[in-house]
Amino acid sequence: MDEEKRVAVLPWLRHPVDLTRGEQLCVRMVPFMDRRLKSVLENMEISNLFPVQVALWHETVGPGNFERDLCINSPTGSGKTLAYALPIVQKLLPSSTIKCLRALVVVPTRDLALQVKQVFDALTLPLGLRVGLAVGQSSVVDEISSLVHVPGEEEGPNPGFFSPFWFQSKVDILVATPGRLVDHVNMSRGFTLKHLRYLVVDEADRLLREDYQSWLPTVLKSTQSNNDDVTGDDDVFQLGGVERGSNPHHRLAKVVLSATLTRDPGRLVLLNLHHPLFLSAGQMRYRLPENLEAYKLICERKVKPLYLVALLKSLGEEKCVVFTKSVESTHRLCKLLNCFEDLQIDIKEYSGLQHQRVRSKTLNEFRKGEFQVLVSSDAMTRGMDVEGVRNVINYDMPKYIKTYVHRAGRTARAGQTGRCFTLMSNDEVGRFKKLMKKAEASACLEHTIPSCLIEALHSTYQSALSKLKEIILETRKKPKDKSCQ
Ligand SMILES: Nc1ncnc2c1ncn2[C@@H]1O[C@H](COP(=O)(O)OP(=O)(O)OP(=O)(O)O)[C@@H](O)[C@H]1O
Repeated sequence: MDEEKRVAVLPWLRHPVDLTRGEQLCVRMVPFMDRRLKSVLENMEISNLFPVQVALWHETVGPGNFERDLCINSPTGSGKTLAYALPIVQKLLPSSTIKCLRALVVVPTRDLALQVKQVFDALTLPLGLRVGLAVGQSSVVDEISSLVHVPGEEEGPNPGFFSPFWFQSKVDILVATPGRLVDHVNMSRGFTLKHLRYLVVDEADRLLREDYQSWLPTVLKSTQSNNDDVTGDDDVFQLGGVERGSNPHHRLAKVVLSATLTRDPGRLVLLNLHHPLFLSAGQMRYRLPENLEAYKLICERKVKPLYLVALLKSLGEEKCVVFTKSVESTHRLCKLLNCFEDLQIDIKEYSGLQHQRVRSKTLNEFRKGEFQVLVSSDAMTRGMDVEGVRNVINYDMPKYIKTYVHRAGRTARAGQTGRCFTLMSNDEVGRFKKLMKKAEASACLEHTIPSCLIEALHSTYQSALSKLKEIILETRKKPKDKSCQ
């Protein structure tokens, strides 16, 4: 059922703290912030905290002191990652020498996990805290040895002897995707969430929508022993000297975020939130970035590729993400664009159809500016932060406003300007108008392309189509590439 049609609203969602009234705050003025953290931020060239970061700081380190669980609905690119990373790092700073896993961040995709880890690394490396990654990039065994001291490694001069470090955590903070997290909870000896004090659920609506091996009940169950069992067998190697904060029965504090946070009581209740506080930018669930310019580009279906090519040409060297409706369309469109002979633009594909290694490589190259246009399907782009993306193009109009918000949000991030073009046929205009009404700040202008430019592209289009046909026939003759399963 469409979530927006539901009428029941949880009482605490009715009175949000309005983030749009908040101001930026100079880092030097942030109350209670450890001076080492201030200096790390200075080195990262961050001189002001964004409103969502100020508000979260207030509720976590400031007077709020993590006493309530927090749900945040704040636009794409508004700085949610740093908003939760800063208070966690500050709270974990007065750390003992013996490590244990005290903060867990769950995100839906590997590339996003890598991105979030990089933010934590930048903050924590100079401060002596360690951040781990559990995303299934390597085998469970290899991954666990990067997270926990396991017997067999670092044996020293007396191999076979008991080491006090066995099964001790190597990391203070873990960034994980849900499936691999559950693997570790269920299978990896020494991996424990018993000392967890902070749980962040980023891109929460996506993580709550899909079951991912029942990751949420598994995590909550594994952390419950935090409250009622501090002397269980598993703790035998970890208790001595481990800092659990002033209160050994510390409550697990939760921070739940999205640019399109679900209001569905059935889903939110799964989080078992403690006296939740809702922080939201504006009244509506969907809000577009302040400096986004939205355009519709009306054209007939059969000449859509021509309009896309003309548009890409007019955008010149600017970095651009093109969204299609499916992994198959992404693949086909990318191939077709690469068949246009005089289109001097480097274009690559990014979709769930590809192997993770290929996808991560493509993303890195895009980040470095090695090519300009990324053709993508939806699933993988949640939260993706690539500097310099000036344009988003919806080659296929999204079905839901939520999809539009996340796609458009790959540009106009951190207060920068950006444009989102949506290609549509005449019969889609009404539906698009309805869709956009669901979002705040969603004014949309029409963008036109002179018909002479389209006509001039017709013959190159025909040869591109023939070339594509040949490629398809060739690929059918070859055995299937197993790396793309
Ligand atoms: N205080 C700040 N000053 C300058 N830049 C910042 C600040 N906070 C965050 N940024 C930058 O803003 C960009 C967007 O931040 P982030 O990825 O956390 O956004 P987000 O709200 O999580 O977006 P999404 O909903 O798309 O995941 C990043 O490039 C980040 O480095």
